[in-house]
Parts: sequence; C-alpha cells; structure tokens
Amino acid sequence: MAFGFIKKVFSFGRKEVVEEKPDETAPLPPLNFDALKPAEEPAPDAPLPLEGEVAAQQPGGVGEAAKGPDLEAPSPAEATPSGLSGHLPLEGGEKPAATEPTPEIQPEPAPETEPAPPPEQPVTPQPQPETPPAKPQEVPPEPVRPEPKPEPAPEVPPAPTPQPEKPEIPAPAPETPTPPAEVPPSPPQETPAPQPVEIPATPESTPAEVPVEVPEQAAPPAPLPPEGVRRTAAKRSGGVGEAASDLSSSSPVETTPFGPSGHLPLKGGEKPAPGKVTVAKAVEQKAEPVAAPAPEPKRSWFQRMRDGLARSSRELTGNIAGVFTKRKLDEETLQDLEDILIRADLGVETALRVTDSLASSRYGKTISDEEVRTVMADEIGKVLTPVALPLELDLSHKPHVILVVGVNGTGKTTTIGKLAAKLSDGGLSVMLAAGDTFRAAAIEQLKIWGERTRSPVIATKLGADAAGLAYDAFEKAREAGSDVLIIDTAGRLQNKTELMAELEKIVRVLGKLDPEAPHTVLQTVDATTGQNALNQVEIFRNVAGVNGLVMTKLDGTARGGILVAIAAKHKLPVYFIGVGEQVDDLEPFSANDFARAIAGVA
Ligand SMILES: Nc1nc2c(ncn2[C@@H]2O[C@H](COP(=O)(O)OP(=O)(O)OP(=O)(O)O)[C@@H](O)[C@H]2O)c(=O)[nH]1
Repeated sequence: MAFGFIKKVFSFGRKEVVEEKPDETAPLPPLNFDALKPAEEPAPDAPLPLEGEVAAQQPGGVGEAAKGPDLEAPSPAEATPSGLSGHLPLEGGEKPAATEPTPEIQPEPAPETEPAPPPEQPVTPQPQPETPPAKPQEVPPEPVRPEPKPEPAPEVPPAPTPQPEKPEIPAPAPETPTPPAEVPPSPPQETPAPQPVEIPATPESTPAEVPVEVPEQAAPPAPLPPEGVRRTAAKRSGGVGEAASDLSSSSPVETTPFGPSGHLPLKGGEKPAPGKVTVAKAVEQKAEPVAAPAPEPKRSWFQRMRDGLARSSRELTGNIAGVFTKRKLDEETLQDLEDILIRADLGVETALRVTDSLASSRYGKTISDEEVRTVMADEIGKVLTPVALPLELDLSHKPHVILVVGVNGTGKTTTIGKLAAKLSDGGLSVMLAAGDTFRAAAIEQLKIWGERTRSPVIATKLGADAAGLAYDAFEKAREAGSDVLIIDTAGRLQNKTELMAELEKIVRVLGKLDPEAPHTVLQTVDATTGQNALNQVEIFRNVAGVNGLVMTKLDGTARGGILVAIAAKHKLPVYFIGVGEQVDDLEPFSANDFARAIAGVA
C-alpha cells in the first residue's frame, strides 16, 4: 500500500511540477501520513530518486561533464532519459522510469547530490534535509578525510566507499559549471558551509578559487615577472596541488565537502596545466639571468684610448674651465688658453690655431669652457686628419719590406707581432727578421710572435751583424715568395751615433737587393713620451727614412698632445695606435676620435 502510495506521490509530484494540480490530490496524502512512517523504509529509495533528480540536474549540466567518468555505467541509463533530455531530466521525472534500472546508477549520483544539494534546495526540500545533515556530519570529519582521501585505496572499506565516490563527484562537479544558472548560485551557497572545511584543507584554495577562475587564465601572462611568477607559482601550487591531487586521487578530499569546490580544482586543474608550463618557464628564466652573466665585454679600443688620455684630458679641461668660468674672451684669456695648450704638448702651432679660431668668432663675448673645448677638438681634428691614413702595402714588391725602428722599449717588437697578425689574418704570407741582435730576449720574443701568427722567423746568433741578417732575410723571403717581410731592429737612442750608423747600414744593404727597399719604415713612438718624441722622430726620419708612425701605449698614461705636435711638425702618416699588449690591440688611427678624447668632448 505505502509503496503504491509512494508511486502516487511520485506521479503526484510530477503533476505538481508540471501542472500544479496536485493541490487537489494533496489532501489524500495527509490521510496516509500514518502509513508514511512505514513507508519511510522505502524512503531511502525516495531520496535516491531525489538525489537522482539532483544528480540528473547536475548531470544534465554535468552530463557533459559526466562524459568523463559516468560515461561507462550511467551513460546507458542516461541514454534513455537523454531521449527525454531537455527539461524532464532536470526534474527527475525520468527517474521513475529509470528508477528500476537506476537503483544501480543512482547510488553513484547519490553521492553527487551531497555536493549538489545547495543548488537543489529550491528544487526539492526532501533531499535537502538529507543532504544538510550529511554535510554537517561530513564537515567535521572532512579535515580528516583529506588525509584518507589521498589514499583512494582505503575505499575498500564499506564506509569510505561513499567517500571515494565523492572523489568521483568532483570530476563531474567541475563540469556542473556548464549549467549557467545553477552553477553560479551553488558556489556561494556551498562556500559558506564548506569554508570551515576548506580552510583546514586548503586555506589557499578559498582565495585561489576566486582568482583561479579568471586570474589563472590570465596567469600565463603573469609569469612575466620572475618573482611574480614565483608567487603565482606558489599560489598555483596550492591550486595545482589540488589539481594534481585531483588527478591522482586526492581530489575527493575537497570535492566531497564541496560540490562546487570540486569545480574549482578542475577548472584550476585545467588551468594549472598552462600554469605548470609557465612555472617551468619561470625556472628557465631564472637560469637565463645566470647564463646572462657575461662580464667579459672588453673595453673598446676607443674607451681604452680615452682612459689612456684621461689624465691629459682632465688636466686640459680643468685648466680651461678655470680660465673661462664667467669670463669674456679677451687678450688675457686667449693668452692663458695658449699657455695651457702648449703645456699639454699640443705644440705652439696647434695652440695658435685654437686661439685664433676662438678670437675670430667669439672675441669680446662670454664663452663657456665647453665651447672652448669644442673649438679645440675641431682644430685638433683638422691637424690630425691629414695624417690619419691607412697603411698601404705595394705588393708588386715581393716581398714588401717593412723596417721597424724606434727608441728602446717604444714597442717595436710588440707592434711587429700585432701587424703580422693582421696581415696573416688578411691572407698575406709574412716573414719576420730578428734584427735586434743585441738582446737574446728580443730574438725569443719575436719567435713567439712568429709562432703565434704562423710566420717564419729569420734569426741569427746574438751579437751578429744586423745588416747582414736583414740581407739574408730579404733573400729568404724572396725565395719563399713571402708577401711581406718585417724586420725588427735594436732599440737605440737617437743620440747614439754608432747605433744610428748601424741602422743606416741596414737600410743601405736592403737597397742593394731592391733600390726601393725598405718600402715602409715605421717608427714606434711611445705616447707616454713628452717633447722628446719630437726629436726622436726627426732623427730617425733623417737616418732611416721613416715614412710612417705607430703611436703606442695610448692605453696608458698617454700624453696625447705630443701626437698632435708631431703631426703638425712632421706631417708623417700615423697608421696605427697601440691600445694594449694583446695581439688585437692595434687600431687604425682616427683623427676625430683622438681629438674628441683629448679635448674631453663626448
Ligand atoms: N700598454 C701597452 N704596452 C705596450 C704597447 N706596445 C708595447 N708595449 C709594451 O712595451 C714593452 C716594450 O715593448 P717592446 O715591443 O719590447 O719594445 P721594443 O721597442 O721592441 O723594445 P727594445 O727591443 O728594447 O727596443 C713591452 O712590455 C710591451 O708589452 C701598447 O700599445 N700598450
């Protein structure tokens, strides 16, 4: 009787939902209330369908989500209602039809109803009373559940079995969000009740949930800042941890108490995937800065030259500033400036060029030291430009003979090594001659450079005749078909008559083999030398026929002004400047760069 009555109730329920006629029939049930108590036994069946309704509603929305786990068993059951799909499945009206087959299926959705009840509350009061008690009961144990949950295996015990099903629920739960209307309300309802549970389980999850839904999607861009990435990663790790747990089995922990919470992890679970990628990227980015440390950048030759000229430049610019601070350009200031330029080794000629240029355009006017230095740089550039020439080799001479001369220690041997490197790197065959027969160390030094530049070295015993060695080297270079022969010579002071006579002899001997040899006579000038350099160039030019200069040690405490004076007086080409002791520290001379550096103009 009761069972049949219950059926009526169900049918009645349908009418209530659909037609709202049940009010007329309503009186009948009160008479049966007595019977209802015995009927309570079947009640468990009733809740099941109710849950089934809830489940049906969720699955209806979840149905899509249920595609995952529920597909295998529930799918057939759903298949029948699916034909009814649409509204009915939501109310569970289909359940009665499916009730008979559903009993097996319903127990599965039943656990789902627990998380779902909040949204369903408006739908059916009966299931709610059941669900709410279940929630409070579950809530206290929930903190404990998280631990057993990670252990899905314990599902074997009968009691935990419902819990394991709950873990399954989370999977559909994320799918539940698909129902637009139901889902949004559910999270707020669930959140209040579950919050106590979530807090112990994942305090971050609650805050994470809110941001997770939207922010996580935006999270990929967030990884940009490394620190931010770490933070997001940490936050995500919380969410990811959940997602990860969901993937493994821990998902039930959160899902059991919170149907909606189940969504978030899933939503987050999907999002964490990119999050993990970004985290991985963040880690790589951390490594990038590590790889970035490349403090190797060698100072440019210009910077080294500028540093070398810094002392001269500072002294020069400081003195100029002292003269022209809030002063007009008159005879007195012009005389002061001329003195400053001469003391800086620039020479009288260049000093007068600068003062004349200023007087012609700014006489009687207030002028700043910056303006003075700019004019100075321009005038120095004009003096140096004509001598800033590239070295040209006439390879019609086989070999083209280069004789390198200069005072002791001005950098002859080192410059030969640097030049040989340039030439051999340019495809020219180079031969070296160790003409400094006075120093064993000089011979060995040149051999080292020969090995470094893959250039054969012609040498003789210590103290041998340098002119004889030069002659032999020339012949050997011819025999070898060398493009260039570079001859080193012993350093000597220009006032040592016998040594200068020996140098003159070398030049004369080479002329016997080729009247035009040596084709190039380079003199190395130590840039740290002062006015004595002018005299050196004059003597070596007269004795050896110097036709080109290499200004060495400009990277040191150079006195750059002397180069300007030499250029102005001798007008000899300055082919290179030495800016270090390494093989590649030989740079073509740039008049304007040098002028700006010594004038302190950027
Ligand atoms: N800082 C710096 N040092 C240089 C440069 N050129 C040469 N030197 C150094 O100056 C010193 C003398 O160089 P050498 O090449 O031996 O000079 P040298 O004219 O052959 O010397 P002698 O054989 O005694 O006549 C060495 O320690 C070189 O390393 C340069 O452009 N910059």
